[in-house]
Amino acid sequence: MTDAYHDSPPLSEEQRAVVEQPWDARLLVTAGAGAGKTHTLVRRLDALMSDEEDALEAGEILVLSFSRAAVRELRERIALHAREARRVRVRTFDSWAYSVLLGEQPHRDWGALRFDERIRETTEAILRGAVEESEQGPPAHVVIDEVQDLVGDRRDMVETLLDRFQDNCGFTVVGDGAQAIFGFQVSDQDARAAETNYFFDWLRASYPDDLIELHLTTNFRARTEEARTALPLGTELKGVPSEPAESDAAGERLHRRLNDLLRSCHDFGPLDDPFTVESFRAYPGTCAVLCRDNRQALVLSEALFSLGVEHRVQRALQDRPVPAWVTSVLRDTGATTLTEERFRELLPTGPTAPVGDRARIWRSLRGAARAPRGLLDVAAVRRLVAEGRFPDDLAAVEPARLVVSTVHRAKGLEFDRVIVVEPVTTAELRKQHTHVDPAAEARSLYVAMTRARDDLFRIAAPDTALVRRDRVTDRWYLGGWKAYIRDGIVASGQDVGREHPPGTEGFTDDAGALQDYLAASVSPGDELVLRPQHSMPLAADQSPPYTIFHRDRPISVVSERFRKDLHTSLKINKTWEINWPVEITGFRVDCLESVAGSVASGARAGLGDHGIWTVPRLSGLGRYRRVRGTTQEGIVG
Ligand SMILES: Nc1ncnc2c1ncn2[C@@H]1O[C@H](COP(=O)(O)OP(=O)(O)OP(=O)(O)O)[C@@H](O)[C@H]1O
Repeated sequence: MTDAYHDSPPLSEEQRAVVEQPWDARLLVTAGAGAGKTHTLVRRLDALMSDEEDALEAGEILVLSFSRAAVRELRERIALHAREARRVRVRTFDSWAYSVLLGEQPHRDWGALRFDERIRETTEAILRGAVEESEQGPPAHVVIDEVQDLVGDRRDMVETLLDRFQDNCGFTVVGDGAQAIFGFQVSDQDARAAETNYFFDWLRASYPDDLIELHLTTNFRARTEEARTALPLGTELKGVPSEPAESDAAGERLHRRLNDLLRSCHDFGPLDDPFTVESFRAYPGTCAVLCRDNRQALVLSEALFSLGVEHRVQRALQDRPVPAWVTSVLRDTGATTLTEERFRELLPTGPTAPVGDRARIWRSLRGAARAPRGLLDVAAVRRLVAEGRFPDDLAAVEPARLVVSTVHRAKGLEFDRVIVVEPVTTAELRKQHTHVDPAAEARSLYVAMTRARDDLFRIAAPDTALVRRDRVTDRWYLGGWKAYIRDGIVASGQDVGREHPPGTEGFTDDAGALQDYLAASVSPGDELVLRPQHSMPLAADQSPPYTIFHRDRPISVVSERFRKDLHTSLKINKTWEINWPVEITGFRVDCLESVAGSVASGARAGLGDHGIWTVPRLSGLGRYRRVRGTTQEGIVG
């Protein structure tokens, strides 16, 4: 089989043993970082679909993954290195759960539930037989990547699924206990420690006679000694005990050792050194700056932008912007169904052109819209956007050479160069946080240090003391040394108004021309400025409306959610008189996204009758400019 894959690394003996198992095998594959788990999975999928005697159909294989980034990574590897498996749909747990629920009860408003609630509902639905009844029917083989992070409700759901089909369903699950970093999703501390290796143990206990355990032991990612720095600690990290006190002690020790190892790597240098800045700019390979948390990522990104260093901030795992090309496809057709040929003609060229293989995009969209063979139902595409069910693997991600990311958002990814933000000691962390899980801190540092192919550097942690979380809105803001000071606010994915097309509300413009301007001239990373339309709050719990400007051209307005969060953040107490910012600067364009709003408004604005258009998505830290003084306080300033 190998000669058909010239451009793909040849399988090692250990990897081949995984790939060649029969479809009904129950297979648990464990491996260290960079040992080729994802690579092996891709080839396993191909093998499952091309077995001479027992080939499975794409629809019989259920491939579940943890995050959209992981789905995309798997998808891209499939596109590059697989043949048959290109027809397999890879989905996140959340999107699969959503589709099971919709299949069973199409008229319930599942979108109103939170992710975790939908997962719990799906577990119940599986027990009621919803998977057997679904269009796809029961799976013949389940493939799950990164099972070390399968915790809490998602773990329950997968256990229920495997239990239900245990008589005639094989599975391939792969993971690495040393890279388990999502335990924090379980809020109870004792339960969280117990999650370590829980799913691995559950598999061993549930399939005592026929679980096949295979290991991948060779690291293929690291091409230099430096990139291998953290690898020797993998086995110890995997063996951290689940009893909380022992877990903490082992975690402390491993965190210290990893920290010492990182300190033995080169310092990338201070950001105010032109040589450091040039090193960011000039590096030709892929590079990631990996941060412990969001605040570090925000502050570092802001600093890099101010130095003119282009980069992308890796999005939150649950963010799923629908790419801007969807707007073009829907806007430029009056038909109710599209053939593949027509669909391809409608795909835009230029900056909003889709990234990736067009045939795959067509297949994925058609699969999600459940279209009859050969045709795409335009109204079904609209529903996918409106109901938040647009396929994960088509969500917008702009390729970037330099990425600033939290470790959690970078799991499963690899880069030529990795720059890890120096961690503080666990003792220091305890001063800042009520709950610190040293084992999770150690695993997170290990994940960060094992993403590199070639270079591993460290960089000083930025000062994040003034970035704080608003307890009511859960949104980050820029505070000051006095408790009442509010100097800025952090963007979220929901900050831009979607109900009406840009140009029809808050400011007047030709909506069609504005859509063209967005597509042609607005790019990720561009700076945006927010200015109030007037000084009157729109409601007692809201700020005035703000318009979003791109190079002095109004391109959108803020959403009600933004106005409410801004109000909450600035209203220090009941009698506080808010001095509304006359400008908010520093937000950036995260991406352009297609959104669903009022069909009537879209039609009135000449944007077709689907109620879909493009708006910018905001990211970054917006800083306030006030007329009097520079702080929240408007009376003394
Ligand atoms: N047999 C092989 N020969 C050469 N290169 C390989 C082989 N298997 C995998 N690789 C390469 O090694 C790198 C790491 O592989 P992969 O990402 O699949 O590992 P992983 O186990 O999923 O990593 P992690 O768990 O750390 O995210 C990739 O660049 C992949 O192409």
